[in-house]
Amino acid sequence: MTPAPVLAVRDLRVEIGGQHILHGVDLEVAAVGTTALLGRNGAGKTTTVRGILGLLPRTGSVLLRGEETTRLPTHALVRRGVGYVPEDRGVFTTLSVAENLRLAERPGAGEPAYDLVHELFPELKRRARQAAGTLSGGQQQMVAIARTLLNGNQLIIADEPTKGLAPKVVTEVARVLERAAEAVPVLLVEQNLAVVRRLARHCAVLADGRTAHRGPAGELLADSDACRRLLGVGHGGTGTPSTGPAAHSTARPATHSAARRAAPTAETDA
Ligand SMILES: Nc1ncnc2c1ncn2[C@@H]1O[C@H](COP(=O)(O)OP(=O)(O)OP(=O)(O)O)[C@@H](O)[C@H]1O
Repeated sequence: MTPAPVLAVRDLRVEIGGQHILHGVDLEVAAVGTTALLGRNGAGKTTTVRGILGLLPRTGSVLLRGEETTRLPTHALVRRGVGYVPEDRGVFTTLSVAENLRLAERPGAGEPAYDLVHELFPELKRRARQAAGTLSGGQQQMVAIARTLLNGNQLIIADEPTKGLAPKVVTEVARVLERAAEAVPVLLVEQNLAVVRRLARHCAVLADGRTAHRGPAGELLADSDACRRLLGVGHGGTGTPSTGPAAHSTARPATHSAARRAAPTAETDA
């Protein structure tokens, strides 16, 4: 029997500045392994993550292991075991690796799981005293993911962890995520379809602020028509979804849009 999903999102809606950004997002995060959240640029992936975390006002239902969380503030959701790896990693560059991890320890979450972290990422133990800012992009991502593993979380949400990374580092980060997902289920927002192919069993695809498709990731990536229609790429191999109409048709602060359009995409194998 398939275990119940760790997270079930129903009819999630978000409005920002009077503008409807999400119009009904439905998705489930499997209790085991990685579930990918896909969609063209501007489809609403980051807004969905921020809505789930309660960082934006939202309506609908977000069940964490069956418990409704939409009335909880973000800190309460975090205490219930949701770890977040933000798009920019949020690593403190002037602090050492060990200090970054120590800052992530959560009172009341039990003994921090350094054994797990060091088993999964022995490199972080070796580099404990190194300033995080001197680590490679992949190693910094390791720190960001390790922080979410310290506190016995039930779910990790990672927002575009391979964005802007060199191909070799993308492979390294994919390996890191693969290992993390052995311990904790992961909701992965990802544009690099080679990474999705390697890591995700299930996926949900957003288009224009709502769920356009849900199902096994492998099936979607094997269907070039569906990939073209839903993600704007001609095949499900190593492409990166194109900018969809939503990114052009909705207003957003110029700097935000420009930064996103300028962001490098990683069309590399994982
Ligand atoms: N603060 C904001 N104010 C106004 N519009 C916003 C804001 N944040 C996001 N949007 C709009 O909401 C839509 C969804 O944005 P979101 O960042 O969630 O998409 P995304 O799928 O994560 O895109 P990307 O792949 O480029 O990161 C876009 O059209 C965007 O312009």
